Amino acid sequence: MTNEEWGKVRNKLQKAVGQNNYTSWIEPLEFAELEGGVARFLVPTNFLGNWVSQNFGDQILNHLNTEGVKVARLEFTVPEKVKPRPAAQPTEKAATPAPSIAKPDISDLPGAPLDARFTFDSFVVGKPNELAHAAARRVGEGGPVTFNPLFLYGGVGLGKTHLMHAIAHEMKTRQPDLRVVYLSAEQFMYRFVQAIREKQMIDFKQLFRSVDVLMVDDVQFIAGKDSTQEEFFHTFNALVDQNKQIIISADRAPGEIKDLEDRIKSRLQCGLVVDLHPTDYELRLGVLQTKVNAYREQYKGLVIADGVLEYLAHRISTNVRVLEGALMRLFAFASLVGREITLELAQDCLGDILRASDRKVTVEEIQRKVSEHYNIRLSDLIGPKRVRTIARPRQVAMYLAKHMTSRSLPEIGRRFGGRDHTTVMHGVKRIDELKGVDDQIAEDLELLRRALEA
Ligand SMILES: Nc1ncnc2c1ncn2[C@@H]1O[C@H](COP(=O)(O)OP(=O)(O)OP(=O)(O)O)[C@@H](O)[C@H]1O
Repeated sequence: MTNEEWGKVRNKLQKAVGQNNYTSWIEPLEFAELEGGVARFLVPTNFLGNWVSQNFGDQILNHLNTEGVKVARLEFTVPEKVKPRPAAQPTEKAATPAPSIAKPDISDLPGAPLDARFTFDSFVVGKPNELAHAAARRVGEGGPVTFNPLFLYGGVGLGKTHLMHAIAHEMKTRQPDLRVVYLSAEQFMYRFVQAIREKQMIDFKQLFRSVDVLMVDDVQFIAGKDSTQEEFFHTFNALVDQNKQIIISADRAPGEIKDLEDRIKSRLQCGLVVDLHPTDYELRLGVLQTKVNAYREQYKGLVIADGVLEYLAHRISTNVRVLEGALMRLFAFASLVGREITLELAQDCLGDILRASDRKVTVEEIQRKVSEHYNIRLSDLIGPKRVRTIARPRQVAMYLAKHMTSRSLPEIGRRFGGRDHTTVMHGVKRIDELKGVDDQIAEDLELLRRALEA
């Protein structure tokens, strides 16, 4: 295979898997050779190779063969020269010559306290967060720094902070001497401003550059804050140069954070960018079941009727924080009144949360967002045109209307230019099928859902 052929396949993959997946997984692949039907690629880490093989292997093979390149199998290897050097053992660390400036006392480290409850054990893994969880686990194991930074992003209350704390706990358990610092971007700024005010900038720099692992939560906060960004950039570079692990979280992908300098955006994209997707029903149910088990000790003897957890997982479709809050309130209430937790009790006690979850988007909002997203006219989306470039977005809008509003199919049909409910049903079914096989559609749905829920 020529590099040109591989280039073509890459372009096709970019469209098929979406930009984020492409940047994280496909772009780092370097085609090495094709021999005996085996295409070999060089990858920066085994983790990346395994992930690509499991998640994108079939697609890569299909595209190669469609391009006329006869490949039966893919192989991913880490080239000798870029193999990350093994992590220094604690004993080796002690033996390395002291840096020119002595490391500040660990008690001076500028981090925020960690929440003891946020561990990997208490994190429920499901389809929407499995990649973020796998990456976090990998980083938590310590050892060679394979991707830097690890950038976690996703909507409110989906577990970014939980995962960061879990990484910190895990690292500290494995290597108690590791200087792990977790703080929010706001605290970073506060520290920075304080250092300027008290003319302690040298101490500030020294402190942040002396950590082994730096975790900064909600980095979108520093957008638009020029000097904080500048300092963050220097800290970031200094740590990456020393091969120290950095973990960052934000509410959106690096490229989508407004008022963040381009050089910082591109730095943040250099490692592994992973996305925590909105929860699905199974994950919500899993979280509820785990929490119920955790509450058993505290609320001995409390009985939950069948179907209550399923009802909550179905009705409360916002973030995990809201879900947790609802369950906690339900338990507290039931134990106060000494009653079994039934569906009626849940409805009585959680009326406001259930109503807030009900207050979903309108069909009109969905139509507007979908036409903006696909760059087509609203009148076309609703109108009679049947060309694919309009019909597909229309089906996407119908699908979202079905899943994000409580409107019936005939009502949705009426709002789409008086269409019949069977047309809506067909559209919804088609998108349901496509989202499993077409990554672009899946990504579009994800983005739109997020934009509508924001
Ligand atoms: N997969 C999960 N399993 C168990 N608990 C979870 C999971 N996801 C989130 N939670 C819980 O939900 C709550 C909110 O999570 P967290 O604070 O990590 O969200 P976040 O993504 O950092 O949100 P924010 O954007 O508000 O900072 C926490 O109590 C956390 O333990």
